[in-house]
Amino acid sequence: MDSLALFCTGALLAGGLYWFVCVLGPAEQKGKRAVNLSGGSISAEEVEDNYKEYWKFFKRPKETTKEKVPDFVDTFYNLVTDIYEWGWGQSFHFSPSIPGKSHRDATRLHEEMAVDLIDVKAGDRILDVGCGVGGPMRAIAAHSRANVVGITINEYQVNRARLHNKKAGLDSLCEVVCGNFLKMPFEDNHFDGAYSIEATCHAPKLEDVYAEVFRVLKPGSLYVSYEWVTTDKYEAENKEHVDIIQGIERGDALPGLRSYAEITEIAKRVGFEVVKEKDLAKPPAQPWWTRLKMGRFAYWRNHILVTILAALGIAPKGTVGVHDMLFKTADYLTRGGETGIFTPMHMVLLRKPHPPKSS
Ligand SMILES: C=C(CC[C@@H](C)[C@H]1CC[C@H]2C3=CC[C@H]4[C@H](C)[C@@H](O)CC[C@]4(C)[C@H]3CC[C@]12C)C(C)C
Ligand SMILES: C[S@@+](CC[C@H](N)C(=O)[O-])C[C@H]1O[C@@H](n2cnc3c(N)ncnc32)[C@H](O)[C@@H]1O
Repeated sequence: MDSLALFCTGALLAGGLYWFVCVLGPAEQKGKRAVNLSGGSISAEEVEDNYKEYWKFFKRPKETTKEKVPDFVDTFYNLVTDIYEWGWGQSFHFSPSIPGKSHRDATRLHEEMAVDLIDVKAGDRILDVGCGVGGPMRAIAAHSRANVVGITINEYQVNRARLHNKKAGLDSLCEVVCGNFLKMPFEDNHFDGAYSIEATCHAPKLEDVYAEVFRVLKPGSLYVSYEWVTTDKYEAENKEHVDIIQGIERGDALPGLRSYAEITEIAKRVGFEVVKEKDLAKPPAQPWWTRLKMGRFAYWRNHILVTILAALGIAPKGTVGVHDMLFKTADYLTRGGETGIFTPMHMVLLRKPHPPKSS
């Protein structure tokens, strides 16, 4: 039995190593190897500095940090992008579990729902606000045949997304731009629709990103967002609740989670008409956090693997700290889901109204 356990562990480590080197490894980025798990755009030594900087951010008073949030988020994604891709896949978000379906299918269906909601047709031009390495973008382009333009602040993600688009044969439909969604490099009234999947939670002020989406959308078109929020079960005086929410904010580079009720208020303030809102995590939806819980064995395997790679000098030393942080974050997120005080899928469907006709 012992030798069987040893064999299984060895096989899993070998499998992990194969995935690490062969799947992430060949992606040469600007002359640096992505396999260093540093985001490829920074050197091995910089990983540790970035990691220290990342934690310092939370010690600064909130008023002094607003302007620095996009840089801090960029640093965060330099640190985690490879680990996310390695351990979760190309879509960096949650979705409700669907009995009898794989995580991959559940993820795709959650993404397709977004584009179905904004009612686009083949050939339309739509915007992906905070596109990551483009998992949702590719599913959405394949499903709708719309032209998708994604924007992300992180240059390494841009390179990864372009590489994946090409490999999937979807580069004629999918375009990726490096930029800040708080100040987008697009003209007014440019897009036929827009969506954001678990990305706008990184904005220090939701008004700012919603106002930008409003500006670039054509009048009459729709925007859907999956927002990370605290629910009405969250009690600010409850120590455990505060601990969970702060744990989620620290481990996911969030400048402060908003409440469920705030989202549509903000949307209306910038001029949107609210078409629909729903917490997609509410029953009968199956828990989104079971995938995090089920991954526990894999996390330990990954921890061992990352430790070995760092000891061998293949991955930078800071990687172990980053992985450890994510391990803890998975626990805070699970507790957020189980207590019901947090949801990563508050869906809001918004319309940019036509301007009133002047008489
Ligand atoms: C929307 C955001 C990201 C959400 C999720 C995609 C990620 C949140 C926590 C991440 C993970 C936690 C544990 C990691 C594990 C220790 C490692 O071995 C493999 C990768 C993880 C499973 C990783 C994967 C992505 C997450 C689930 C935020 C940032 C707004
Ligand atoms: C959790 S990931 C989600 C990515 C993608 N929507 C998905 O589901 O796979 C959040 C994304 O938002 C992007 N982002 C955060 N703040 C940003 C900003 N100010 N400007 C542009 N992109 C930003 C990150 O770079 C990252 O790509």
